[in-house]
Amino acid sequence: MSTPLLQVRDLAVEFRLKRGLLRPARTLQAVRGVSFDIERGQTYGLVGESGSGKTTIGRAILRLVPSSGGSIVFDGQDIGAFGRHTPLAYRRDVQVVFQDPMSSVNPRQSVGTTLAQAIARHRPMDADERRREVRRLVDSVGLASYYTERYPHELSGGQRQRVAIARALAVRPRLIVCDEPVSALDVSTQAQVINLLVDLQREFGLSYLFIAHNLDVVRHISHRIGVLYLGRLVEQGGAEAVHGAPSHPYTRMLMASTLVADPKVQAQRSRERRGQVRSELPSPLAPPTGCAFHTRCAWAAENCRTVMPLLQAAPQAGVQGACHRLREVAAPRAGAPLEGATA
Ligand SMILES: Nc1ncnc2c1ncn2[C@@H]1O[C@H](COP(=O)(O)OP(=O)(O)OP(=O)(O)O)[C@@H](O)[C@H]1O
Repeated sequence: MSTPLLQVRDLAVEFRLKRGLLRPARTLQAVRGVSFDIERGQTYGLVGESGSGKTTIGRAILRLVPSSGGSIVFDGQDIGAFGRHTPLAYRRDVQVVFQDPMSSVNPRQSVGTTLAQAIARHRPMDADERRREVRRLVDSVGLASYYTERYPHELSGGQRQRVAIARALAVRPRLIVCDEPVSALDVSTQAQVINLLVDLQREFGLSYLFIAHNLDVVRHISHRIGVLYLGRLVEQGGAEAVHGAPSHPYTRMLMASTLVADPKVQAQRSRERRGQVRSELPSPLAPPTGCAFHTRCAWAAENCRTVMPLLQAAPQAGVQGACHRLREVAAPRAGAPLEGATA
């Protein structure tokens, strides 16, 4: 098997918060000890609540924030060795699609101009060839060729996201960081954009880091899934295994809090939710001791308050969980797989 396209090892990212009028300077550890691989032509899905560190990991890969520890190796090259200036080849190889497509397009430029500029920056070709390439791009994201004349305000949310994807594709990337690319879209448009990303992955052999807070959405596109809680991975494994029978109490909580159309599945998730501890997400500035999830965990025992659990093999094949009570959480009586999870 070939080496992964991207290897993240023990990644840490911290933000120094300046001192205010009434408070001292503080350090927020947004990401701590995170390790995962993205295989060539595959998708790694990253899920977690708001503030869990998903975007920060994406930004560290894009070199938009410096890491404070660990390493990120892209195609065998440690990107920490790049120094202050990111090489053009890396900026081309690793692209991003944001939740808000308007943030990556100029509202005063037509779709055609936006795409032509992206091509010109990284792939020298004559004007005729560039025009043909722009048409190929809009076609590959499922838009008719007349959309090259349109401006962003004339497009629907789904169409804008297709343009943002075409813009990322324009430079022939190898990895795309998809940061909540469908969260702002209605459910049917979400499915269309996800199907498009899957088709493009097959056609161009792309790898994705797919970031979202909804485990159901992530599962549709991912080969592997990592679940983040307060900057640490608490569960990771094959997408079907993690989604089908979550091993970590936090993953179960995330699943139970996601609404689904199927009333039977929804009833089961509601029952699961009733058995959970209702508590706010702790401040990332003062994460709880031991297992950071213990303040919200129905399974928490004494050692969970004091000893931080490391990722270890879960009963589910190929899954790792960072929990002292993995076996009990996975036991049928305490935590039968969430019904319909694999539907
Ligand atoms: N530039 C920054 N300066 C200070 N703190 C930051 C900065 N960027 C992120 N953070 C903090 O780091 C933590 C992780 O944020 P991040 O945006 O990565 O989370 P997230 O899981 O992507 O959440 P969301 O889904 O809301 O984007 C949060 O507590 C956030 O407030």
